[in-house]
Amino acid sequence: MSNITEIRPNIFYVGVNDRTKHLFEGLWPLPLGVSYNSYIIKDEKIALIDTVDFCYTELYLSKIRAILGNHPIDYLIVNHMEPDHSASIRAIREYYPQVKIVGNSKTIGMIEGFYGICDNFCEIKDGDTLSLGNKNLKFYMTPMVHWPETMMTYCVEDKTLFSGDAFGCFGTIDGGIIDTEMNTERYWNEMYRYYSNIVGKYGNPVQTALKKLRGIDIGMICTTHGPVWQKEIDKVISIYDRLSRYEGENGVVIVYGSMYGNTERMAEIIAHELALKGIKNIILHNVSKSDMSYILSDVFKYKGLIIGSPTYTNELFPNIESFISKIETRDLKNRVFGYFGSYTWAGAAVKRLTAFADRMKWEVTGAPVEMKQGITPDKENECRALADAIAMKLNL
Ligand SMILES: Cc1cc2nc3c(=O)[nH]c(=O)nc-3n(C[C@H](O)[C@H](O)[C@H](O)COP(=O)(O)O)c2cc1C
Repeated sequence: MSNITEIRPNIFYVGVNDRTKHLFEGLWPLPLGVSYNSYIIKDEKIALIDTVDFCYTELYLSKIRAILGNHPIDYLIVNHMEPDHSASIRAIREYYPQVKIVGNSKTIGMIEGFYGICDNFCEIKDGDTLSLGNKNLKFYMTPMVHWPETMMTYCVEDKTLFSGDAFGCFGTIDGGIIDTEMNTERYWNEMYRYYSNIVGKYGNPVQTALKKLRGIDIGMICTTHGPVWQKEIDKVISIYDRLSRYEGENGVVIVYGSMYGNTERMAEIIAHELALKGIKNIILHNVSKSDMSYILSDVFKYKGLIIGSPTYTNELFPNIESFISKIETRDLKNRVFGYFGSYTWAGAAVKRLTAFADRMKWEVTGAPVEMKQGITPDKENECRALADAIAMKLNL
């Protein structure tokens, strides 16, 4: 019987699944769980690539032993230092005291800082190679995808790229490990959500990394989260390419806050009109109900964005304020943007959204609609006009 963990001749998967954690990074829900992937390359020398979250160290060590027996590990290659991948480094060093830790100067500084390990490093630079015997590894620095030390490791003979968090997604690996062994459908939205929430700010560094990878013949991508990509390599790279260029699909996300339904009424009128104008992908997110990670994911996915907010103590509705600050942090670009707001005695929401558009340097599409108290026929018409302008721009 073949060993499903041998994903390429002498390359083994030794990652683990986390179905326990509720929030990744204490922020992002994990309804489908998450995997922490690690790999072993067995050659004349043995290399372990990345490690796993602290909670799974015991299980991880048993998986390594199942493949290596008592054989030592020569190299631990550290592509990324975020603790969900680096937290088992100290345990690896304890079980395999002779292991050389391979990383760049930033990695090494972080290993000292996080884990107090100060010796037996092999420092590499962009383009350096390391021979394991028959297989050769080449290192590509990919800073800020999404930490400063991030790098990728390419196994030349196997055309296999160990990409760290890049091309990763939420979702455990339930059975098969390579995409050819599974139905990948459930991972695509989780890839959007992973990218937009965690990598989203770093569009330019992702583009730089993609350019660097362009000259490499990639037959397999081994990320640190989610399936190993083989069949879907083109799709995965094109999703990361599109998202990092902030290129949205045709569709509109309406993100609104509403306490008593008046602002929501405006959102519904706008959505109805967008549909009449032929927009098929329309998503309404009540910012008090939808989880922020799903809102951000949809906002990255679609080109149209309309924000609506009541005035709240002379400010934006608090959850809308929180939402726009996340958009600013991620420096989202290339949106067809419109907005609306409501008030009862002195409006501030629309003014604040105008200031937000200025800060983002976004062109505003359609006239912003500001409603006092309840909806009127005039305000209904203004909402429709806003929707028409957005639809026209998207349908150009
Ligand atoms: C706590 C609170 C603070 C508010 N602050 C303001 C305000 O500063 N200025 C104003 O004109 N209206 C203010 N309003 C009124 C709302 O902006 C207004 O009723 C709006 O239409 C509510 O929209 P909604 O029905 O979608 O929740 C406030 C309402 C609440 C509940």
